[in-house]
Amino acid sequence: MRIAVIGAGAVGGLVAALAARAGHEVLVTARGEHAASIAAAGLLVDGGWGEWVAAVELVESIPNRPIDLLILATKAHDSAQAIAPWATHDGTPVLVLQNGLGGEDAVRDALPRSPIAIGLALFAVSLTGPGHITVTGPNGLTLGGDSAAVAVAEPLLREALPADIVLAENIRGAQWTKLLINQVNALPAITGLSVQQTIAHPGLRGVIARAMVETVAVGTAVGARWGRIGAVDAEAIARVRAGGAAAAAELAEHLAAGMGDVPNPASMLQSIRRGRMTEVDAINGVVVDYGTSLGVAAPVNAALVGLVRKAQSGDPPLTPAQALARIPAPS
Ligand SMILES: NC(=O)C1=CN([C@@H]2O[C@H](COP(=O)(O)OP(=O)(O)OC[C@H]3O[C@@H](n4cnc5c(N)ncnc54)[C@H](OP(=O)(O)O)[C@@H]3O)[C@@H](O)[C@H]2O)C=CC1
Ligand SMILES: CC(C)(CO)C(=O)C(=O)O
Repeated sequence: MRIAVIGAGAVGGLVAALAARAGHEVLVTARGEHAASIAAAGLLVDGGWGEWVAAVELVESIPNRPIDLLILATKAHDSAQAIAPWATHDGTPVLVLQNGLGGEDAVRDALPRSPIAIGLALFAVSLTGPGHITVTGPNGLTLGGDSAAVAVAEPLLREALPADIVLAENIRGAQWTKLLINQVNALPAITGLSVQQTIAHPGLRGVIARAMVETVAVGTAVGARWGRIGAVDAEAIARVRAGGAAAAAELAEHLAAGMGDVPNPASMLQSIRRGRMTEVDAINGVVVDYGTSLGVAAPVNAALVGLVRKAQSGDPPLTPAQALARIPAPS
């Protein structure tokens, strides 16, 4: 199979390297020092799924060759710019590997004839340095979307990823559940701590729990049909609806346990460390925006958006006490 990975950072680079290890022809796009390193020495992967160097082809201009699958793995806000040059491949199946709710919209605009699959990764992976990717949490992936794209992406993912691939009939509902899980992302970006450290801290865990309760309230008001991601299913969501922050705190502890012992910065702290824009608007901001339009308050998510934006603009990490002082207390 010939695959092109658009935005071969942590997630895209890992999937590119796994596909190359499985014997596929892999083309990638990347930028700056990372792109130069891939061109010179390929992709070095280490961590939970073993260590290997994958030879992939760095593309400078969009190839004329037919491609079996395009994989979009940029951050959500980079999608439109990254996918636009691939319009000549309209009709080719696309797999979008992103958090947030609307990653597929940019693909539908640029490649209207392409079927689109969506992959929601529960694995955790870091771009440790240029050309260097480390798997810190070797977990699975949930896949759904247009059947013609799933039919191409599923066999590749099952062959290449040493983890569970779960098919979701209702991928939009699964995206909402992933949005709930991604409530763990903002505090590491604000404090510089790992996901496991923030969830181990009682005060910070309480903030994550209240951000989760808001997400469940907003998602429920929107009519989200929560899909299963890992151990988080509709029953877990119902427990959060019934039990509030205490039930959400238990869920957060369960998620931290599933991430294992290797500190997971999550994708948002990685963006801060590399001086990049974060996805806070596509994650916490979406909860605030839907909440505002439906009259559901989301003050914790709003505060997290403000604090991540400050971190993004260069403010130093906050201590847990400083962060807690800036986030509305439970009423
Ligand atoms: N990392 C993780 O553990 C997980 C991440 N995710 C999700 O996966 C998605 C990707 O995240 P992640 O891999 O961490 O992010 P990264 O920033 O590591 O990777 C994205 C890559 O795309 C590159 N890029 C952006 N725009 C372009 C462009 N126009 N042309 C070429 N390359 C481009 C970026 O370059 P540059 O650095 O120069 O901006 C970067 O190398 C996100 O939605 C994230 O939330 C989901 C689960 C786990
Ligand atoms: C599941 C998790 C938290 C894995 O790190 C993730 O989705 C992310 O980092 O964005």
